[in-house]
Amino acid sequence: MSLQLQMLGTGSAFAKKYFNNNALLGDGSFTLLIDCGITAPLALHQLGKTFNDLDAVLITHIHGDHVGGLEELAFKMKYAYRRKMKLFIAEALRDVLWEHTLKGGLSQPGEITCLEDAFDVHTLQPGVPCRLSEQIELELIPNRHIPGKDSFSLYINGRIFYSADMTFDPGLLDKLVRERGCDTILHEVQLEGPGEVHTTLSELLSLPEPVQRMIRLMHYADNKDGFVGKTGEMTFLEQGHLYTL
Ligand SMILES: O=c1ccn([C@@H]2O[C@@H]3COP(=O)(O)O[C@H]3[C@H]2O)c(=O)[nH]1
Ligand SMILES: [Zn+2]
Ligand SMILES: [Zn+2]
Repeated sequence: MSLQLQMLGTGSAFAKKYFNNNALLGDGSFTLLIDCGITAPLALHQLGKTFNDLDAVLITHIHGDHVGGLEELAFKMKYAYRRKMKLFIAEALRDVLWEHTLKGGLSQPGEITCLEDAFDVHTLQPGVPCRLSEQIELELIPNRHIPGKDSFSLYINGRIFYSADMTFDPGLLDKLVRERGCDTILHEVQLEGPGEVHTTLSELLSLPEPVQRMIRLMHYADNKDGFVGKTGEMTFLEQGHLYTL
């Protein structure tokens, strides 16, 4: 069964040419939004969609380009569409998301006093595959992004790896390809500079060519066009384009 992917945005956190790196993943009858950053509401609008077209949202980690649009999502769902959005999130992130990201704007005495008042919350445990829909099964994989902050990549239907934000982990990629049947890798890339909290292009270029051929690059800076043709066997995901995975 194939899935449909449409990147709301393919940009790095502070990109201005691209929206935040947030993704629509669909199986024909269910649409998941992977991360909901500051620009997600506008990006969705420009695709002619609304939050009401979504069935669920999943959060990979707590950075503004991945959660900054959740307040608008929650208020729109509550006051415009009169329903709660299903929220998939790692158990380790749920309290952080409410207490340190959403509570200030969303809380209203008597109306919204906890995350569950704003979302239909489904917590996930890393390493435990969870069936999100008829055709989408997804597993959280803890990754290394910011020291001391929880962050997760996704492994979807036993074949698609979605990095979210992470530093280079060649051992993980090798294991997924060799032992778990991974054939598609959607991977963030920092095009230049040392990889302190992200994966650099030069690090990804060190991977074997057969693995590179599985990689589509995302979460990139505004100067991406200058790197077209310089990414080995890897290619860039384009914002707004429709892909079948
Ligand atoms: O130790 C740090 C922490 C953060 N940052 C920047 O803040 C951004 C937050 O979103 P992001 O994770 O997409 O990218 C991060 C980087 O651009 C950094 O350069 N070094
Ligand atoms: Zn990011
Ligand atoms: Zn991040």
